[in-house]
Amino acid sequence: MGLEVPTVIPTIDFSGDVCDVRRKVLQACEEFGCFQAVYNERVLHQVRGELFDSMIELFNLPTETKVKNVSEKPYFGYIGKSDIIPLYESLGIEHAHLKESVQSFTDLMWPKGNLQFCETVNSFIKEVWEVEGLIRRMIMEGLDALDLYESHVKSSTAVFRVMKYDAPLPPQSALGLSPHTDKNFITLVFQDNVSGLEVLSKDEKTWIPIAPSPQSFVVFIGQSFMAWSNNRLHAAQHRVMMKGDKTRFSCGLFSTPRDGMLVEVPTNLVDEKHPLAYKPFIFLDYLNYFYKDSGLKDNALQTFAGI
Ligand SMILES: O=C(O)CCC(=O)C(=O)O
Ligand SMILES: [Fe+2]
Repeated sequence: MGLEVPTVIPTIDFSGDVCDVRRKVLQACEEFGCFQAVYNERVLHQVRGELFDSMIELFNLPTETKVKNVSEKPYFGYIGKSDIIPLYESLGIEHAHLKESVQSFTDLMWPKGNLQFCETVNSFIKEVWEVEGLIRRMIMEGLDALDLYESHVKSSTAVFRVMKYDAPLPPQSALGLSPHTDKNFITLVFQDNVSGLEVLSKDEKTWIPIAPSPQSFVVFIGQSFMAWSNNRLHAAQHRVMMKGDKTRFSCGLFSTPRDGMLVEVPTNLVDEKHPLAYKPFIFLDYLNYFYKDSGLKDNALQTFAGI
């Protein structure tokens, strides 16, 4: 009998018993580095629909407006139709949990104002940032590090990205987003109604598709959380492959270490079975290393901070 090959990622219903949910969340983050969360909450459900509607208006703005979304950090501002991933376009809001950040972004895109966009994005992020906190808390509690939760949250910020993928025109490649591992702590990805997201199994043999569903979103562990957990959590590679002829929209909230913050393994996560795997590192230094010096290598975290 061969080893069982996973063909789906775990689906966790958040309306279940809290201890049971916590156990499943931790297990999924250790074994897959990701899971599909069923979170059937009315407000989130409604505002999610409004958000996807307003994204169309945003992407319809002229390119010369969208390129004003700049950041000194790599991969934080506007990215449009590059040679490597020509189907992909995206914009980002830093410190997105602060209303003034969403307001500045809105003012930049619509100098005459767009109250509805601003309010929709703010309500969506408020809901999602709360859920991120809930999930982070569960994971930290599961790792017996709940006492560090408050300081962990204080040392992080929220980055929000909206993404659009054009359908490929044959013979154009179907690659929407190249395989990558997120660099931050935790990512919550919301897919509208077109599939394409795939995650690589831990044995790196199978790309597992993650179907969109209006009641659920996808949670990924990023490399900063994997490093912080001393490799107890897995950070999975994922990519977007476009099928069919429909444009795909998605968005993600990325909890990310604040500027200047050290990612450091807590002492109680180091023991004989788990010897210290990473030196403390500053997130932004790693980001710059990855995008500028490493040649975007998969093992960049290991060469940058690995022991
Ligand atoms: O569009 C998606 O579904 C995934 C996006 C993603 O993986 C990312 O932005 O890091
Ligand atoms: Fe990602």
